[in-house]
Amino acid sequence: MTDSLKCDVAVIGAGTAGLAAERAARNNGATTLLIDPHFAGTLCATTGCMPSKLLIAAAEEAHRIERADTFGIIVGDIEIDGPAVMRRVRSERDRFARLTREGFDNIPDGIMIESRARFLGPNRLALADGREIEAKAIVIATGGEARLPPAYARLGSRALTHESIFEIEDLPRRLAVVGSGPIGLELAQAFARLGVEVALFDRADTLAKVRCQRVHRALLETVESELSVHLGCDVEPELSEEGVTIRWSANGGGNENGEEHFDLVLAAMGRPPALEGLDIDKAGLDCDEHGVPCHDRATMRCGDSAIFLAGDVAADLPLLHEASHDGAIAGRNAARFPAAIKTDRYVPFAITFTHPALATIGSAEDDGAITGTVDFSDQGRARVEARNRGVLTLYAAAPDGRLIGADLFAPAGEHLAHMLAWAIDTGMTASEMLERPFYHPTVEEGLKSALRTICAATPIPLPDDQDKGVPPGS
Ligand SMILES: Cc1cc2nc3c(=O)[nH]c(=O)nc-3n(C[C@H](O)[C@H](O)[C@H](O)COP(=O)(O)OP(=O)(O)OC[C@H]3O[C@@H](n4cnc5c(N)ncnc54)[C@H](O)[C@@H]3O)c2cc1C
Ligand SMILES: NC(=O)c1ccc[n+]([C@@H]2O[C@H](COP(=O)([O-])OP(=O)(O)OC[C@H]3O[C@@H](n4cnc5c(N)ncnc54)[C@H](O)[C@@H]3O)[C@@H](O)[C@H]2O)c1
Repeated sequence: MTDSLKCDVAVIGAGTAGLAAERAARNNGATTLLIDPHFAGTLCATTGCMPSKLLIAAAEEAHRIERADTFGIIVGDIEIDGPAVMRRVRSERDRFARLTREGFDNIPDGIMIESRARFLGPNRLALADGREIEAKAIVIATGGEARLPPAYARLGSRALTHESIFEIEDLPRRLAVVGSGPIGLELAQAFARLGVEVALFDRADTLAKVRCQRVHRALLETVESELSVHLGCDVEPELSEEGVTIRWSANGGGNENGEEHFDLVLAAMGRPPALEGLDIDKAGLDCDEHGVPCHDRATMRCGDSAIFLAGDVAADLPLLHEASHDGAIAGRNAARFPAAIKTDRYVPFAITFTHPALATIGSAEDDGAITGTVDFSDQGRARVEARNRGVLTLYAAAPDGRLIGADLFAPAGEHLAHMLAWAIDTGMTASEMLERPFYHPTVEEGLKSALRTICAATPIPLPDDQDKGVPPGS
């Protein structure tokens, strides 16, 4: 007879979203089961956010030293010890992964089930070990999986994804990066700054789907100064004696064709939701054209079922803070099923950790917004620090200049992006933001000119007790 387990809420996947969902369900009084085949630590700690930021940190250090002569500091030739760089990435990464695993100790006994789950019905799961689970509600939090098309899979160990790139023992001499989304862009720039010859390819005409053309131009200019970029092209990889040959051909308006040899290829072509093997058809859910169950982001509930989504599997905003918010919402609503509570979601907000940082916040120009732009090439503090490159575009709604979004590729970009996301979240207008103090000399002062442009386009006067002058270098 099949061994059958019962619980109020079963959570499939113990990543950031699944852990948050299980915790929220338990804190809301539900009996829970949390299923994962590995319990190895979250994607964020093992092959995602943290190892990528560790590699970027090494690259930044090298870059800082390399441009020290701008300030009259002569360092001489620098040597990059590739194996040492990768060893630090892995040892710090392993520490983050270990800390995540230690967090599993806080989960009461009997909740964690080391297995893979698939649906037998809307309330029933089969485990790979032969057992079955009957649950009043189920949260799917299975994450995403790096896309590796067959032509790349045929390259064997020459083709890497974010799951394998941090395992390389030494830096390659020549690296092709296919896909210029956040993964491709961050890692292409980092490897280039570590002395690797990098070429970045994308079939799209735009890097990282940047919405604002001014911001895109600034980004492209910086990236092209550090590595070769081939946009709007179809790429064909093939194993060769020395490594991999990449042939590319223009797929639209461009006229670029070419062929080059590389040691390794990083496939950064997206991370579709991990739904394979879940037998989702047995859950009785309506799915969109990509096979993702249709769901309400305010509740994370799929239709009127007792099934909820959380994290990258939902394919909404595959970001860490959203995965954890999804999990908290889905877990609570699963525990209180059928009384789903609607939650207001954060303003959409993504930062790509290039240098300077690239960020997208809220709505854009296309939505008929008033815009204000800052060019950082002559901005005081940025110039003091010789990091005076980049552009920021602010979007505001008529008639009152309420801030609705921003695109930026700018110094201190991750901090400006937070400040703007919070201002947008609280419904501030450009005029209200200008009433706040701006310390001098800071990169934040750069925002003032964009805010003033927006104020000038609205019937709301600029705050009249504020000086309209411009301090030196602001
Ligand atoms: C290289 C990289 C860099 C990133 N950098 C950033 C960043 O700087 N900032 C940011 O905000 N976001 C970043 N992200 C995105 C962020 O890491 C993810 O949005 C987040 O980690 C997703 O969490 P999750 O819980 O949805 O998925 P995961 O952590 O992947 O968890 C999914 C879990 O489901 C389990 N699972 C799968 N199938 C089954 C099954 N059938 N049965 C049981 N268990 C199953 C898996 O084993 C896994 O443990 C990055 C991602 C990558 C790849
Ligand atoms: N800093 C961060 O927050 C951060 C960092 C890394 C990853 N992430 C998350 O991870 C997710 C996945 O990142 P990603 O960069 O892999 O995905 P992505 O979907 O954002 O970008 C994939 C890119 O690959 C291109 N592409 C796809 N197929 C191609 C092909 N056959 N040939 C050439 N180009 C092709 C696409 O045009 C696109 O530009 C992101 O959506 C992001 O949310 C976030």
